[in-house]
Amino acid sequence: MPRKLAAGNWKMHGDGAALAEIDALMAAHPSPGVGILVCPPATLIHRMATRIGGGPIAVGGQTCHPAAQGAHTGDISAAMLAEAGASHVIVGHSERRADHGETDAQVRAQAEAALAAGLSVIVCVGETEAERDADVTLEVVGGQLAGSVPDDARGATVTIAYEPVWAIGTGRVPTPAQIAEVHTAIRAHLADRFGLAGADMAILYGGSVKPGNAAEIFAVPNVDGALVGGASLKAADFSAIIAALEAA
Ligand SMILES: O=C[C@H](O)COP(=O)(O)O
Repeated sequence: MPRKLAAGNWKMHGDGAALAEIDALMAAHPSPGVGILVCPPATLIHRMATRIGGGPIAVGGQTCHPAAQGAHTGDISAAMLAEAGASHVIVGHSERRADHGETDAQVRAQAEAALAAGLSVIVCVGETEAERDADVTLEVVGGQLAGSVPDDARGATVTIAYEPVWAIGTGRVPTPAQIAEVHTAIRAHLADRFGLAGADMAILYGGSVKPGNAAEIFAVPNVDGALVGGASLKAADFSAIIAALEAA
């Protein structure tokens, strides 16, 4: 998959009828110039992957358990996601960190399990509004990277998503300068820790990305794509964001 990536996170949205959006997306992008990933609820992964077949869209999970199997009611392992047809999984999304108390150490264990199962991983980091107001954004994001990203991370299989919590689903977006500051710091952290592999890792921006602001966001240095929530639910909106990334 190309380094530039348009990833859609459907969160807890979507039923069988929503798979029609995937048909529309495939029709609009038969040979995309960037990677396209859709992460539906776990209930739709197998159906979506089957529908796409060998098509141009990858399918991913939204989280996974660190263990391969066991007495963990309600959880799903990375190998199960892979068997269902997923090639990717998101870990450490702020909604998982907030709703389920997931720590950096747990996120790292999830990422390690995913890599062991042959999945590519998107590790999410980002500060809360209170942390930005306290001017500790770079320290928070640096700590999350240090704690959440596995030591054997490689550019081909690990992607970072910077998602300021205060920008998710709010319509509020950081300025290009604010995005550039954090993405540049993330790139420096990755290059320092992983050398050439760190320089190769894609860094996505996430938080209220829409067709109307995508081009401006993709013009920011070290922004290699987007992790899109609400605007990934409708093929027309997600398609416009994909087109903006292709043009960037
Ligand atoms: O994973 C996606 C992000 O949380 C962004 O969501 P949003 O585009 O609805 O703000």
